[in-house]
Amino acid sequence: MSDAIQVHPEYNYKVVRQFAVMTVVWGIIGMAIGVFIAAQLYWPALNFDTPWLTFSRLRPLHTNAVIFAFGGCALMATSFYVVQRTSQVRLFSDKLAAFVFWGWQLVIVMAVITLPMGLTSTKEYAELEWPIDILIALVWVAYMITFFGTMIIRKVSHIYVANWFFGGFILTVLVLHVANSMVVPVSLFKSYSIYAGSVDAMMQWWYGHNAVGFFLTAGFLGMMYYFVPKQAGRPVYSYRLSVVHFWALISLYIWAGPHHLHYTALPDWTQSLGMAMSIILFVPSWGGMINGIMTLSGAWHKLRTDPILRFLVVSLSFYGMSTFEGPMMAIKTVNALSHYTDWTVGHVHSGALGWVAMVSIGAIYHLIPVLFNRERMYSIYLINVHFWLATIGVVLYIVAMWMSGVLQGLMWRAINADGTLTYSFVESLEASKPFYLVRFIGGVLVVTGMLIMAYNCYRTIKGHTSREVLDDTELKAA
Ligand code: HEM
Ligand code: HEM
Ligand SMILES: [Cu+2]
Repeated sequence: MSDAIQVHPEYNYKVVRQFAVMTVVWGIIGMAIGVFIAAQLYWPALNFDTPWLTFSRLRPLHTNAVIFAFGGCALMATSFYVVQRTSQVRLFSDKLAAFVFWGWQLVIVMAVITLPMGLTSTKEYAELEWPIDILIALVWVAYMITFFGTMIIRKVSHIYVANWFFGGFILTVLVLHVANSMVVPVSLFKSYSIYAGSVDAMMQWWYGHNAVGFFLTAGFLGMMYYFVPKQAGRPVYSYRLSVVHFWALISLYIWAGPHHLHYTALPDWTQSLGMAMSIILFVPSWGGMINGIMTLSGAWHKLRTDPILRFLVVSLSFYGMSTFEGPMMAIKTVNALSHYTDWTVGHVHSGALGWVAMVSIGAIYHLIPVLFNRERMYSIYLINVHFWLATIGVVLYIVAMWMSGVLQGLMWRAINADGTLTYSFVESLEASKPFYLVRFIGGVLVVTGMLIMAYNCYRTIKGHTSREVLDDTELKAA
């Protein structure tokens, strides 16, 4: 049954609505920038000889916009929603929640301005300069107080597992952000890291890897543990497994960072430790993925008619795929081939587009009608169209990058009998070119799907309902 007919006047849905709408807006902007830089790799002239349109400046804008603006808004919308619903109380403070929303939008706008200007700390996924970093820390503390404050005043004694994941993500991201952003400022937008040499590299990838583990994984697992059971109308397959999953995941992720620094100046034992921890990480990752997918036991037939559930289940399949691929790439001998190649970019997007974006899209389609008190989304048919555009787009993207990546790795290491290199670097670039076109096409499909989503959300919010004919199961799913 749709949640829309129940009324919960005691909850703060305003901030959830704001974040949900901005998820769609930033999703379109961030992914459109992704398509643009993908086009630049195929048609380099698209930088128009303008510094702020160069690939090097727009690429961090893409990563910041998709991870922190799109992903961040999705996480904040769903965590504020889930913590209220499962605690049966209104958010701890409406004012703090509003500060989190406006503060976070300000951070994003500052990123949109400073990154194209070339102002960067150069730390990957932490490019923003120190004044913005301070603002991020303030907003994050407010987020933490609002979230945990709500948990503390909860009216049910049990803490639902989704909140454990959201809580773990919020707490860890604060620690990561503060530790990694320690710098000595020399002017308003220029600073130097307080860490030096390989310690600096280790700090950056301790941060970078755990940004993946906690921002792009633990938080979205919280989303998964609420919205998959809700949409499937079934309890979590194994609640016990979900708790084991939580503790195993957070205690392993934190050690795996060195797999980003194989064959570098980092001490060898650190690299081996990172590799070992990454391989073990496969176990809790798949435990969680299986737990999510098995939640559909007895509800598999719903996949035929419910495209929202399809988004959620396909996202879990991509989660499973990327967490199989990751441990494999963490093995030093495999990494010797994959590192520096498009294989990494393919892995990134099977996690980021296949898992993170798909689970967020599913959750937002579930949320919009509830938040705006509508019976269902304007058009279920359009959700279905979006589903196929997104799925085909992601598959084109990652398959192209796998082929390009392995080809690059093999061409770079090929040597002739006399020990000279078989191929020049430019030859490997030429070999990659067709795959960049395929990736671009995949990206266009994904963004088209997002535009359809925006239209569907707009019509839903306006209170319109399409005249498409739905059968019983479809109506129930909606
Ligand atoms: C239409 C969808 C998208 C397109 C076309 C796209 C395209 C691109 C391109 C062309 C790059 C640069 C690759 C390179 O440096 O060679 C990139 C990097 C990246 N993108 Fe996307 N992207 C999309 C969606 C997303 C989403 C939704 C996320 C995250 C939630 C994401 C996260 C990243 C990350 C983390 C990198 C850096 C990868 C690395 O350093 O290995 N992208 N993307
Ligand atoms: C068990 C889980 C995972 C493991 C062990 C793992 C491991 C790895 C490894 C070995 C690399 C390549 C490092 C290199 O050669 O530079 C990598 C890159 C990356 N992975 Fe994963 N991965 C996992 C899951 C994920 C997921 C689910 C996502 C996204 C949601 C993700 C996002 C990324 C990103 C963004 C990078 C690129 C970092 C960069 O160089 O910019 N990973 N991962
Ligand atoms: Cu990593």
